[in-house]
Amino acid sequence: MSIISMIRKPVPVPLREAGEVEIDVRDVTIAFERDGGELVPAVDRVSFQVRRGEFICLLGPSGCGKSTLLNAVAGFETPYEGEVVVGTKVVTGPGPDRGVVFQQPRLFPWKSVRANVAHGPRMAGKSRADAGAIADELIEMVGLSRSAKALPHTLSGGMQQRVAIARALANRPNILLMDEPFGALDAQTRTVMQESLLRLWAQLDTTILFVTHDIDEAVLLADRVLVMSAGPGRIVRDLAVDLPRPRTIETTLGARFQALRRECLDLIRQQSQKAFEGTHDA
Ligand SMILES: Nc1ncnc2c1ncn2[C@@H]1O[C@H](COP(=O)(O)OP(=O)(O)OP(=O)(O)O)[C@@H](O)[C@H]1O
Repeated sequence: MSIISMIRKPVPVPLREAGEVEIDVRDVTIAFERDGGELVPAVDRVSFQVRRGEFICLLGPSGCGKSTLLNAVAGFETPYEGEVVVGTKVVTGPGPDRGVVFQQPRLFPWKSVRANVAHGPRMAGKSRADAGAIADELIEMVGLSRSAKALPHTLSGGMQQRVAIARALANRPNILLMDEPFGALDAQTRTVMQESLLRLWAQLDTTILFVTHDIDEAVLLADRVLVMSAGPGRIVRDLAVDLPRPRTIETTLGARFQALRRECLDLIRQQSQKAFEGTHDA
């Protein structure tokens, strides 16, 4: 049986009341063509919902399809089967309601911090003054007011990534999609960035979908951790993180954090073992 005929039709999900569920991933399969033309699923019949204001982490081993799934919500990838609904609309492409932050900051190197952040609002038709005011507010929120006039290459990696977050927030998106945004940073900077993202999120009340393969990061940040299987990715556990907020790095020392971390670790281990057995010669 071919992979294509194995992929089921999506199960219809009734439309929910507007304002409740912000992201609705409905039985999504995403497949890529391999050499020889065979379609191979990277993500297999994944369904989950994210409520407005939630912080959700997608956690899974390398290659399980986390970025592919995030890209489908961003509108960069089209599901082979199923659909992604944001608000009340089926996603057919990128939109200003979803800001995206990647592992690399991808700033305009010739523009100042302020101009980088103001770029989105300018493109959306805001006056220079209004776009500048939006940029100033966000730059202050990410703690970079003193570097507003600097060019990106003069900033550290962590500072550049804070600019990228401010830029992604500049069009006032309801949703922030973050693909391993702190993956390229050193451990200390990463901790500072995690705490500062939590503070920013509490201020803005934005819905966040955050991809990581770092268990501690997922448990520290998320309201729910969606643990994915090794490729093709499926969700094997929707784990509620019942740790009180505000959370800081101190949170990671507590017994409840360690128990949740352990649960994720066991799941990831099982998945990695299955993946290894699936590719290992007998
Ligand atoms: N554009 C593409 N063309 C072909 N295959 C792709 C494409 N994008 C992703 N894939 C494949 O889909 C699978 C999932 O990739 P994806 O990048 O989503 O995984 P991931 O979980 O985000 O991995 P990592 O943590 O290493 O970034 C991989 O096997 C990858 O090779």
